[in-house]
Amino acid sequence: MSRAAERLRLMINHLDRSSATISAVPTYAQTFTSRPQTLRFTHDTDLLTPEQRLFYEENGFLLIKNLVSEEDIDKFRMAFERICRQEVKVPGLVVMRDVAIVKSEFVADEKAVSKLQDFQEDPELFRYCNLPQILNYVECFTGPNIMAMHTMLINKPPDAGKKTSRHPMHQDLHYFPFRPADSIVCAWTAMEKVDRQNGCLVVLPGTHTGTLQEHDYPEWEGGVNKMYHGVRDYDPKHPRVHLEMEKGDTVFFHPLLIHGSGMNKTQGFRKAISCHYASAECYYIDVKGTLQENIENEVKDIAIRKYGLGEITFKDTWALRGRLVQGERTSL
Ligand SMILES: CCCC(=O)SCCNC(=O)CCNC(=O)[C@H](O)C(C)(C)COP(=O)(O)OP(=O)(O)OC[C@H]1O[C@@H](n2cnc3c(N)ncnc32)[C@H](O)[C@@H]1OP(=O)(O)O
Ligand SMILES: Nc1ncnc2c1ncn2[C@@H]1O[C@H](COP(=O)(O)OP(=O)(O)OP(=O)(O)O)[C@@H](O)[C@H]1O
Ligand SMILES: O=C(O)CCC(=O)C(=O)O
Ligand SMILES: [Fe+2]
Ligand SMILES: [Mg+2]
Repeated sequence: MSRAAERLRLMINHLDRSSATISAVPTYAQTFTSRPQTLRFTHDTDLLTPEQRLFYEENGFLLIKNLVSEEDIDKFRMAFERICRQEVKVPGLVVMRDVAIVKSEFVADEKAVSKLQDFQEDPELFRYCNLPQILNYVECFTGPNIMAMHTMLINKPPDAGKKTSRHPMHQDLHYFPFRPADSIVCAWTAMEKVDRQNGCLVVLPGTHTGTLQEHDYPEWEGGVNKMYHGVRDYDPKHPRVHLEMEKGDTVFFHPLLIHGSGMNKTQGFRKAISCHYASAECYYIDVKGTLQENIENEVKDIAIRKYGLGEITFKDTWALRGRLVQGERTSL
C-alpha cells in the first residue's frame, strides 16, 4: 500500500469514528481496488493527498496553486490577442461579445470580446487542454481515458454599468447531454490575479452532491448574456465561497457544483482559460422532455446557423467538438 493510501485509510477510519458523514468503514478491497462508497467523486492515482480527496468529496472543488507557468499563460494571452486582432481564423471558434456592448456603441475589437468558446482547433490555446500537470489532476476525477469536451477563454469585461458582466449561478451539467456527471470535471485557470473586485468565481460548496436543477435566464434589469442561464431558485443565503486566485492557480470542479462570477468593478479585462473534461466512457443521453430541453433548443438554433446545416442533434454538436487528450476514445 502506498503511503498516501495508508494515510487515507487512517483518515477514513478516523472520520468514521468522529462524524456521521462517512459511515461505513470500507474494507481494504473496497477502498483500494475499486471506488468505495465513501469516495464517490475521486480516483486514487497517488497524486491527490488524502486531504485533497476528502476536500473534493465534501466540497465539489479543489484549488491547486501555481499549476500553470507564467510563460504558458503569457503565450495563451498572445494567442487570444491575435484572434481578437483577426490575424488568425480558427474553424469552429465562437467569439462572444458582452450583451451591454453589442447592444450599444461600437467598441474596438479586443475590448469587445467577452469570451472565446470552442478553441479546439487553435493549436496554441488547445495546448492548455493537453498540459500534463492539468491532465494528471483531471485523471483523478475522470479516470485514464480523457476527452476535452468544451473549451473557453473568458475575458470578463469591465462592467458597462448594467451588471451584465456577472455570470449567474449555474451548474455546468445543464449544458451537457452526457453522463455520468461524476466523470466530468472542469479545469479553470486564472490568467491573472482574480479577486472579488474583478469578478472571481463564487461557489456554493457541497452542492455537487445534489441533483441537476432547473435553469433559466435570471430576471436581471440590465439584461443577461445569451445562454447565461442561472439556477431557477437561487438561494442567496446558501453559504458561498469567493475563490480568489493568483495567475496560474487552477480550480477543478464538479459539473453539479453551483457557481457563478460577480461583476467586474475594475477597468481591466479579467482573464481565465478553462476546459471541461469527461471520461471517454461517458455516454450521450437524450434530454428531450427533461430540464435540459430549453438549452438544447437554444444550442441547436445557434449551431444550425453557425455550421449552416439544416438540422443537427444536440449530441452531434458535442461529438464534433470533443477531442481525445489521453488514452482511448471509446464512447463520447
Ligand atoms: C459549461 C458551459 C457554460 C456556458 O457555456 S455558459 C455561456 C455559454 N455561452 C455561449 O455559448 C455563447 C453563445 N454565444 C454565441 O453563440 C454568440 O456569441 C451569439 C450570441 C449567437 C452571437 O453571435 P453572432 O451571431 O456571431 O453575433 P452577432 O453580433 O451577429 O449578433 C447576433 C444577434 O445576437 C445578439 N447578441 C450578440 N451577442 C450577444 C450576447 N452576448 N448576449 C445576447 N445577445 C447577443 C446581437 O445583438 C444580435 O441581435 P440582433 O439581431 O441585433 O437582435
Ligand atoms: N438572482 C440570481 N440568480 C443567479 N445568480 C445570481 C443572482 N444574483 C446574483 N447571482 C450571482 O451570485 C454571484 C455573486 O454575485 P455578486 O457579484 O452580485 O455578489 P458579490 O460577488 O458577493 O458582490 P460583492 O463582491 O460586491 O459583495 C455571481 O455569480 C452572481 O452572478
Ligand atoms: O469565468 C467565469 O466567470 C465563469 C464562467 C463559467 O462558469 C462558465 O462559462 O460556465
Ligand atoms: Fe460554469
Ligand atoms: Mg462580486
